[in-house]
Amino acid sequence: MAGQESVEANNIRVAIRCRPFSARELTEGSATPALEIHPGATVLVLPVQEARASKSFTYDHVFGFADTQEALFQAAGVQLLENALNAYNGCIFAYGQTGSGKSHSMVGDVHSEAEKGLLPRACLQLFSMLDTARAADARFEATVLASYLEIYNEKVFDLLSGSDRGELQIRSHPQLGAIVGNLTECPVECFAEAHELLDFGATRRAVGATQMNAASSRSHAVFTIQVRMLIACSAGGSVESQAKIHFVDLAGSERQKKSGAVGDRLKEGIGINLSLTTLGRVIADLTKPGTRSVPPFRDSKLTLLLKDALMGNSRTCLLACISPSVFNLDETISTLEFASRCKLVKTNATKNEQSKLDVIDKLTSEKAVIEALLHEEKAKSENRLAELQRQEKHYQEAVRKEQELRLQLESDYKVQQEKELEMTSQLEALRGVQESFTLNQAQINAKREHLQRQREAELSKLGMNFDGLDLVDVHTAPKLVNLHPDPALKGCLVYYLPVGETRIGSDAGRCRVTLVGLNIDAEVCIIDNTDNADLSVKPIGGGVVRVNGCMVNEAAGCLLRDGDRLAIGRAYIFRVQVPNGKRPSVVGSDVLREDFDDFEKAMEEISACTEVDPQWENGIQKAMLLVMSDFGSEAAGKLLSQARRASEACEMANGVLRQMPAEKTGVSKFELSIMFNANGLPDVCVVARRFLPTSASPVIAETGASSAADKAASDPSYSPPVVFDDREESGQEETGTALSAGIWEVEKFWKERLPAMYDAFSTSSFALLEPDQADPGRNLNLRHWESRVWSEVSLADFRSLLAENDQLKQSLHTAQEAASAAAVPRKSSRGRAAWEASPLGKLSRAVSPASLLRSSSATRLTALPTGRQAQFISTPPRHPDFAPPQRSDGQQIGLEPCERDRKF
Ligand SMILES: Nc1ncnc2c1ncn2[C@@H]1O[C@H](COP(=O)(O)OP(=O)(O)OP(=O)(O)O)[C@@H](O)[C@H]1O
Repeated sequence: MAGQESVEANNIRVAIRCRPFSARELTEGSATPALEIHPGATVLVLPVQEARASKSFTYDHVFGFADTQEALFQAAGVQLLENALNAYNGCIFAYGQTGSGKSHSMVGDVHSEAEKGLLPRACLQLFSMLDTARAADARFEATVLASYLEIYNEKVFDLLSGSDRGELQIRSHPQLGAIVGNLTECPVECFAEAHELLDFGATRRAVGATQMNAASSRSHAVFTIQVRMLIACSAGGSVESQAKIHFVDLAGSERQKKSGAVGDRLKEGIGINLSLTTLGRVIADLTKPGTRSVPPFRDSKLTLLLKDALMGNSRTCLLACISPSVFNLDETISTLEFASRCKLVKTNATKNEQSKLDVIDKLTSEKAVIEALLHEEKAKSENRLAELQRQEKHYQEAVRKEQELRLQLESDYKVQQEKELEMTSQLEALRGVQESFTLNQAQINAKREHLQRQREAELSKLGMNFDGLDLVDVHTAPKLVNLHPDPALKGCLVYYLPVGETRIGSDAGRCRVTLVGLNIDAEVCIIDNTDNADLSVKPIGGGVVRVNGCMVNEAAGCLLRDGDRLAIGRAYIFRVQVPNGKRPSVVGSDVLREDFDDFEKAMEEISACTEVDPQWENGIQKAMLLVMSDFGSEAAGKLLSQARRASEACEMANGVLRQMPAEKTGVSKFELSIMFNANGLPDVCVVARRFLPTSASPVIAETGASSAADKAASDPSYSPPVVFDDREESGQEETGTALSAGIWEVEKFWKERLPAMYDAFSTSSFALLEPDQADPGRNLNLRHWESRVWSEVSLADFRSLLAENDQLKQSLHTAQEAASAAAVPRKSSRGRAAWEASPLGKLSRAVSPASLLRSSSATRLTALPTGRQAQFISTPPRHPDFAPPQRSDGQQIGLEPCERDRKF
């Protein structure tokens, strides 16, 4: 074992690891190397971008593409273990942007001999070192305890507790360092037990991240191993010592702008970055020469927890992970600079050789002091209270003065109470630590068994257990294994399927497998297992279930084969494993199975199989006919694919709505809708509907008929929002008037609205979903459409409005003839003026759907029996050289009368 190290060795040791190019970087052409690794542990940043000179950084170790996990462990891990056996605390933390290889280096693939990361290797080696020490001296005793926590949005959670995740508090102790109150410390005796804890913690992280719809492990994870030893001395007596090693996998350090986070993801980013920025500030303070002030450890949970590792009793190593790609160069340079600063930081490790009894004595006397203080404070509180009562009586006449005094005393009393609370919780934390030290071997064993039972119960609650399985059959039993966008969370959820029926849903009472998340109702589906060889799935109660992307029909069900992808609700995608399955997969696309280990590809498979919701099929077919005849089959195909995307988006958004209180979201449902612009071109949009109670359904009352009429009189292009009674035609269950609470272009809905809804769902912050009544159409990308007037109106109504207006019909024909005689020049503002003065220009304004409706009387509108909701948004033209789209026959498009004659 290594002896005392020199002071120099107490500088934070820094290792850099550069991961290989990813498959994506190689295929997308961003695989230009931005770095070179040189002997002498130097990284040279190449001048690959203009205005960037080459730059060289030197560290304790630098690992390149070819360096193995074992090489990393030998250089960075072994010394930590040797230090621990010499009673020195240690810490290794992995820093770097998302996807740079932190989790790969820290944990890696625990099941693979070659790809095991630092942490599993350290556990294996530690137990082997302890066995060697025991073999050399029969009197040598050692106990190993493990804990696993995560810091998410500045909150600390226990990853090993068998019960629900509550937030934990960190307290700072002058001798013992940071203490996390109520953190589960599991005694471990061999690598297999440590492995089980790692798996359990990863499962807790994966369940949490999936329920919160997080796309990556955006929390900081800290796995701590504590070794307590009793070493017999040759001169008689024995020495007791203890040491802790923290393995810290930090969340990605990338900057906000690049990650493009919005909404709650942004908040989450800030939470992560508060910890990381504070870490940066602490490191900067520690390396500033002559700084006297205390670095801001208390400003974040991470730095408070790692205080000892950064300046106190610990030998610390930083593993900075970087990407070789030019695309990530900015982040890479910022990681390299951070690592250089860390190299200058010094820690002061001291041997933790103290007998258990000493620690217990010390803690007991500390407790006594705090108890005495608590007593004193309590007495003070009582005195203050008595004083308060006495003063109250005494100063009854001088009310004002008495009030002032009372306020003062009350605030003192409050401060006393806070102190009392603080001390009580400190006492609690110390009691926990003391208890942990007083346990004998039998109690430790009992505690281990108790904690294991708790973990098993938790897994059982989620359905990840062997109940109903003959344990001999575990290897042959079919199972579901989760896919996840974050490789660290993929494969962490394993649900065994015993012979017979397995019910899946969110109701733990009724279902064997409990899933919580989007579109997961109380019961979603049943999987039937016959003899561990034939598997089938059947949705129940309208549950959303897809196999290889295809929606499964409730009546028919679907056979499941080994390798199939089973999507349940919108939250979970599993790979089906049937070790005894006989038949190859035939459902869905014929892409090789291996390709679909990737979550994103499975999502693409779902998108490819998504069909238009049958309730919209008819309308879309009509619109396609219209587009096909005017603009050709390519445009019609585009409309269909948009309809599919919109249909899928509506299904997802309605899934969120079903699981949120309706009165809070302000939206009753999302629907697919066909919209027409001023040129008569149909397009697909997503519309948020809000159903008002019948009593509150005054038509046009929203905008005020008289003011709208006044405005229309003074401005011919003004089109007031009009609301029709939607009940008769919609045939929907909802009653009352339907309002448009928002209209989105399909892509905008996917990119902005859905993510915002998911964030709102995961954090229950409903304000994000508040509809925008003032301007429901603000999400239509008018610049893209170059459109002056949008109308949302059913095709049939639109045609019947045109047909009913004979006078207009006549002028339309006349104007169209005039327009086809003269090419319509609308490329410049002058051209535009000429266009507007032309008969068709005038007519286009006259026959825009808004004008059509305005030309009818208000009473006519209110009485419209088939009037679907219509919403008009009038916007001034943005570009003077407004050019309408070209038809496939080369002619320019106006609103043509052919609509009225076309047969759909
Ligand atoms: N040295 C390496 N050799 C081979 N593959 C690697 C290496 N480092 C990383 N990878 C691969 O790169 C991908 C991203 O790595 P990893 O998940 O470890 O990144 P991360 O920094 O932990 O990201 P996050 O912050 O999102 O957790 C993984 O698929 C991983 O297997």
